[in-house]
Amino acid sequence: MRELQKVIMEEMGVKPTIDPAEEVERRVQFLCDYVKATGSQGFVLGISGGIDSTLAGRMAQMAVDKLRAEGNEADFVAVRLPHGVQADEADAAAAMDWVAASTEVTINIKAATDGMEAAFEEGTGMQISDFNKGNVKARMRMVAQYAIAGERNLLVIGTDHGSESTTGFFTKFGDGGADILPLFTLDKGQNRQLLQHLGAPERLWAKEPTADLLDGKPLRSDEDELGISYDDIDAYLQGQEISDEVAEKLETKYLRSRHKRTTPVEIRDTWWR
Ligand SMILES: Nc1ncnc2c1ncn2[C@@H]1O[C@H](COP(=O)(O)OP(=O)(O)OC[C@H]2O[C@@H]([n+]3cccc(C(=O)O)c3)[C@H](O)[C@@H]2O)[C@@H](O)[C@H]1O
Ligand SMILES: Nc1ncnc2c1ncn2[C@@H]1O[C@H](COP(=O)(O)OP(=O)(O)OP(=O)(O)O)[C@@H](O)[C@H]1O
Ligand SMILES: [Mg+2]
Repeated sequence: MRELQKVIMEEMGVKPTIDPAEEVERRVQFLCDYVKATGSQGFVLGISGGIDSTLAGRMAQMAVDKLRAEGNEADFVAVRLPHGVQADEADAAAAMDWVAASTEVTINIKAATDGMEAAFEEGTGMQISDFNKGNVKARMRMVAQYAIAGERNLLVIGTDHGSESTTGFFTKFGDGGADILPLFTLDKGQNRQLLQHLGAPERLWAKEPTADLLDGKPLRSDEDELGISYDDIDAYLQGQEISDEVAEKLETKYLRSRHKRTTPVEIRDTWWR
């Protein structure tokens, strides 16, 4: 096995095979235990219609149901965060239905994002690129979720997991900004597997992953942007051999995104040297 593969596998903790029922139970329990330990009152999470937020959202509601059954006060706020009207609006609606959150909210991030774009252009005299604006959208979603968390004493759920963390395929302090990560140590295929196990409709578990951040390319697939398939990433994280060319591409992305998987670098840190 490649030397770096061993390091990455250890960091991501993805198992080659999982027992879906056990994984769901363990993660729901983790959510319950952390709420109790912190004295918070539940969770908030953006529901996009994609695989990760559908799974994390369903598990959050399962945790809240369990907490309530044990006599605790708890709530899960599932929040739609469209930028205008989503191209996959129907998937987001289907995900909200299936997640069946105790509280549902919609905050449209278009006005805030456009406001930041206009202020940026006025202040700097520069145009913001579509790519950079995409990261602003992801950060606006983070701002909206923390505003809800702050008002209601909730924790912000993040959906980061092995297959996205490895390549740094998330916006730093955007979707990467969260309090608790119930999907960590799973890979993309396993997220799909857990959704199927929980009985999600096929349109939700079979959906093509998309960050959907670009005005110019709505629903651009993650695999198109990454240039690596999730099957290859998952195989690598499970200790299988993939082509050297793909492994090198993945490892380059891993090394370049180290700063996203740690707290901000300070004077005593040596990992970057
Ligand atoms: N070495 C270093 N040490 C410390 N900080 C460093 C750094 N290099 C860059 N930085 C900082 O990091 C910033 C770049 O990071 P970041 O702002 O995240 O931007 P970046 O990594 O360039 O872009 C985010 C990527 O994640 C993808 N994404 C985002 C959101 C959701 C999803 C999804 O799957 O749904 C995917 C998105 O499509 C894009 O490919 C720089 O502007 C700089 O401030
Ligand atoms: N349009 C959106 N509405 C609400 N939340 C969103 C939206 N887009 C992204 N998010 C939030 O950002 C997180 C990261 O997006 P990401 O695309 O990685 O996950 P996903 O959409 O849930 O699943 P997939 O990777 O399969 O598309 C989501 O899990 C969700 O919490
Ligand atoms: Mg998505």
